[in-house]
Amino acid sequence: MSKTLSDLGWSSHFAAQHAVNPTCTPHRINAVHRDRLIGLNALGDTSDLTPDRSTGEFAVGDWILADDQNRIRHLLERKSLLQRRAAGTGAQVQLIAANVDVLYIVSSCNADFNLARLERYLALAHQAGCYPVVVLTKADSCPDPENYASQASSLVRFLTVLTVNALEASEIDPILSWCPAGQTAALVGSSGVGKTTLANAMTGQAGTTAGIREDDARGRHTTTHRALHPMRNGGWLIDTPGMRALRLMDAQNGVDEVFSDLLELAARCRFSDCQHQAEPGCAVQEAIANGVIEPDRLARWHKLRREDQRNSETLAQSRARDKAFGKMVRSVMHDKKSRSRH
Ligand SMILES: Nc1nc2c(ncn2[C@@H]2O[C@H](COP(=O)(O)OP(=O)(O)OP(=O)(O)O)[C@@H](O)[C@H]2O)c(=O)[nH]1
Ligand SMILES: [Zn+2]
Repeated sequence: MSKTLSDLGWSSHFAAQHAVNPTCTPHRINAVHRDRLIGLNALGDTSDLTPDRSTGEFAVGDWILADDQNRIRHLLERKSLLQRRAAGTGAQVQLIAANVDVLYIVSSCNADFNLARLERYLALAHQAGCYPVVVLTKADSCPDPENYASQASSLVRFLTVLTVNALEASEIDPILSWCPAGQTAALVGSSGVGKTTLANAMTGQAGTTAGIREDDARGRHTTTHRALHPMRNGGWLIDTPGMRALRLMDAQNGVDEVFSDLLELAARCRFSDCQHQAEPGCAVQEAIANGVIEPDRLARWHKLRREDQRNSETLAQSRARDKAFGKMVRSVMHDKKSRSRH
């Protein structure tokens, strides 16, 4: 199948950056390994790319420019970036996916449905720079899916909310239409809500999320996880293992965006540092008293801000700790040196 760059997600944003280095060839990153990257080019061919810096600085979905030896020369500025704190290692940031246009936030019309969880994912989408689309699955096994949909819609003005039976093929097209040809999507949501079912239906392939076996240079079988999957409508679905455990981090702006109604009210509080608890002249409490705002929503805002602050603070604190440790090591070395001189 012949492809063009725009089929792969290329746009004027990247073309402008390519114009500065016209002799290099654009590739889109399809897999990130410890020592090399796999890219897709305009013809749909994959190539092994040699990075010019640590591969941890690249994400699946990135656009890079390579020379004729497939050595990476430039990493193009991203349109969006999903990242998370690396598991177990304290404060290391791990890049999950870049240049994702649409983030499908998947929940289901049952006990998984939770407004706080949706708000958390919405904040994440806004922070990363992706357009959020809420997909509520299992509408077929629920007597009143519209009730779930209207609760979700009430969270953010003009929020797109779709209810589906993910097992019914004819219900997938309306979901796909939010990520047309040449655009890139990703799915987030808790375990069991139907992400795999949706991914398979959107790509028309079973096992979208499984690794692909291939021979490496020495003829050994290796399992490579290719993360960019073509969807039936010409869009792309990015699926990376890290996507399943995304947490909020450094997402103050994203949280503010999701709670912009409260933020607008807060601007009218008498005290600029109002905590919206019991202060006199609090416009938020007044809106609650007038039934304009649900008290639960204020509580969820406080909680999400605290959660983001906690995660982000730990990041700053742990950097400070690393610094202090470095200082300590240096001073011990210094002591040792001065002792050995005596
Ligand atoms: N009735 C009905 N069942 C669904 C729907 N969507 C998913 N399921 C079923 O729900 C179960 C879980 O779906 P999965 O697609 O495996 O969920 P997942 O989000 O990928 O789960 P993890 O892999 O654990 O993250 C499967 O048995 C699906 O067949 C739906 O819209 N309606
Ligand atoms: Zn207030």
